[in-house]
Amino acid sequence: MSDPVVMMKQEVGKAAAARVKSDSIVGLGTGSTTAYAIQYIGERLQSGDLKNIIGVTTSFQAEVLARKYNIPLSTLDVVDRIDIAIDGADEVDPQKNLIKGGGAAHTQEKIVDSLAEQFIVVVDGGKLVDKLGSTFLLPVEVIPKAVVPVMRKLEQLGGKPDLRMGVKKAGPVVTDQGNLVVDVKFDSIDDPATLEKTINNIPGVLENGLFVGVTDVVLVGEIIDNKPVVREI
Ligand SMILES: O=C(CO)[C@H](O)[C@H](O)COP(=O)(O)O
Repeated sequence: MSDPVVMMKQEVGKAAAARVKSDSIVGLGTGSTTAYAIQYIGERLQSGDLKNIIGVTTSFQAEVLARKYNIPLSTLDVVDRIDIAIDGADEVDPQKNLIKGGGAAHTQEKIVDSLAEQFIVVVDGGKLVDKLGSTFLLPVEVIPKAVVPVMRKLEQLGGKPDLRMGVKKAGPVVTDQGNLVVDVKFDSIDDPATLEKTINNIPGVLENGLFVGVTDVVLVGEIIDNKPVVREI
């Protein structure tokens, strides 16, 4: 029998892919849930249900997947708009503000997602929180030479910073831009909009994973009676 978590991610990915219309430019997010949306967009193209799509990717991972499923790609240098973007998240608050960056891709994700006319977030119910920072650390992408002073500044802001280390790789995680990621524990993020700007003002910080006021729709996958169900918030 299929893993219910996988089934739920497939359903929510499919529900997001179903919202993509022909003749549109689509932001393709990063992560295990969005991967299914990319797959289903590819399948809709293949079947002829969807026509004339151009994808703009948010990471190396998304680019590899889009090529695998034969989605034509372009870049922000060329396209003049993003009609719809689909992306995952690590936390979602009741105002639909997000923490992203679990895959260290939040910098490119924020560029593409915030340009989109419609930004759809795909998550499982466990990602919904009352307050951002409750369960997930806040990722901050930092230029390598600035890691130590940036970590000091993050401590002065009340955070507990930790350099993200690689898995099956000695040393730290290196982003698609060649930078490092500092994950920060904040006891409570009361004002995400201010914290987003304050952190981005630290010299050496490229971007942090707070996405404030960007999301239009959240599709939440849940398992009810052993079956995957998708609801919209
Ligand atoms: O922000 C991200 C990558 O930087 C991902 O969208 C986020 O980590 C969610 O991933 P998943 O769907 O695998 O839980």
